[in-house]
Amino acid sequence: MGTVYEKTVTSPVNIAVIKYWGKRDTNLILPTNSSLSVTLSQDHLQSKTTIRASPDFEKTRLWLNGVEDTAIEKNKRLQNCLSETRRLRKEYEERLRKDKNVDNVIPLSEYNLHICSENNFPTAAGLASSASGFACLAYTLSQIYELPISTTELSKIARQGSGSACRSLFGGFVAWEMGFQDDGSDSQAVQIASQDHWPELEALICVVSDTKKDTSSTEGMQNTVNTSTLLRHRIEHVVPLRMKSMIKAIHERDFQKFAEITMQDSNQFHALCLDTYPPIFYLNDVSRAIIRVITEYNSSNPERKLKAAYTFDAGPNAVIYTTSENVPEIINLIAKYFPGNENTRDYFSDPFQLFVGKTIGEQPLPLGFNDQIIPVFPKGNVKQILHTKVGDGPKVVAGEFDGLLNKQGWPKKLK
Ligand SMILES: Nc1ncnc2c1ncn2[C@@H]1O[C@H](COP(=O)(O)OP(=O)(O)OP(=O)(O)O)[C@@H](O)[C@H]1O
Ligand SMILES: C[C@@](O)(CCOP(=O)(O)OP(=O)(O)O)CC(=O)O
Repeated sequence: MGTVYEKTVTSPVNIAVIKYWGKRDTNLILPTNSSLSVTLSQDHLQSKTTIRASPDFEKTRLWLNGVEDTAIEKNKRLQNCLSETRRLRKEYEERLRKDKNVDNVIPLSEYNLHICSENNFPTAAGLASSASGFACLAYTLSQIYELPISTTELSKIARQGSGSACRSLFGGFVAWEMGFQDDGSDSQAVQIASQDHWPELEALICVVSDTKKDTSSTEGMQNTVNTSTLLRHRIEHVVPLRMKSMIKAIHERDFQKFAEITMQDSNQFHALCLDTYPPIFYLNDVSRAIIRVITEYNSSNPERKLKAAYTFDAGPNAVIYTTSENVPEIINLIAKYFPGNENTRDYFSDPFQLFVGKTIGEQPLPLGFNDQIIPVFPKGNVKQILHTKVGDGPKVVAGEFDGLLNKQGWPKKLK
């Protein structure tokens, strides 16, 4: 067998602390406001994508989580990412041939692709799979095509798969600058600080059980654009100031400011949903009870300091940002009020060994915490608590056998 043109990449999930909600161009995916997110560690949540290019493939195919997507021709977002990267590859091949006089350029831009991707977290959990998935797709394409472009340039391609995906191309703390050009040439992701910048910052994801959400982000945000009067105020007066304050808070590792803006921005995003006509509800009773627990935790501690910040995307799951020293207390609080079903390991796997020999949910509550604030919920209302940290951007997987395609270029695992 000749040379195999194949690359495998893993990519992270990101959770915004200043939310993207609204497009000014739905085709190019240009947002109505800038946003900012934290990239989460790939040790716990990641997408993995293998792409092979071969003259022997009859057509370009995509398998997602072991199932072939047989309608990729109709998937405009995917097609935009494929055609943009292919166009850049073609330009690159021509440059090599003409300017550099290289005559054995491999015409990868003409080959069909086999794309195989998996998310290591339940897609049904609503954990922003499109962000890590499209970031992974764009990054793998750039690797296989050896595109001579920067990560920020590449973010403009990932953006066309799913807006929030552009932020998953960097680790650490990432801004998506909304840009002002109609062609999207300045709507891009930039890194604000690297993943090592604030090692104490950690995240807890509370997976709240839910039937499938009825309004996707894509549809929901356009309903908001079309009907909400609050959105204009947010775009013009709120987000520009918050972006500046948030970037400063991150640079200074100022958790007070970081937490305040994070919670206020999550609240405003859900206020926008309520201001949409007809309204959209993403939070449920469990989400609201988590907000009450975190609010009590922040207001009852003797130092009167914000020790945790909740944020919610287009679903009921809570993400709680906090600093290392508070993590055990918060996990214990969540486990007390929202106990899991019988299988403890599925509920909380304790990746950092914080509760060795101790039972979560049964440790003493923090000093001053009013334990009557909410009732204890029946088991299973929080399905899982994931404890994770800030992480890095997409990574190329080196091992020849770690890819998702077999020797012949077909998925190793199918459902
Ligand atoms: N690993 C992947 N590779 C390529 N595309 C993916 C991958 N994972 C998810 N996607 C794409 O993202 C879509 C799911 O996006 P959707 O926005 O519905 O869910 P979500 O990202 O989990 O939620 P939200 O964006 O509302 O927070 C899938 O149908 C698929 O097209
Ligand atoms: C609430 C959010 O998570 C919305 C994410 O929306 P998507 O990026 O999923 O939307 P599309 O661009 O239509 O694919 C907030 C955020 O991540 O900033």
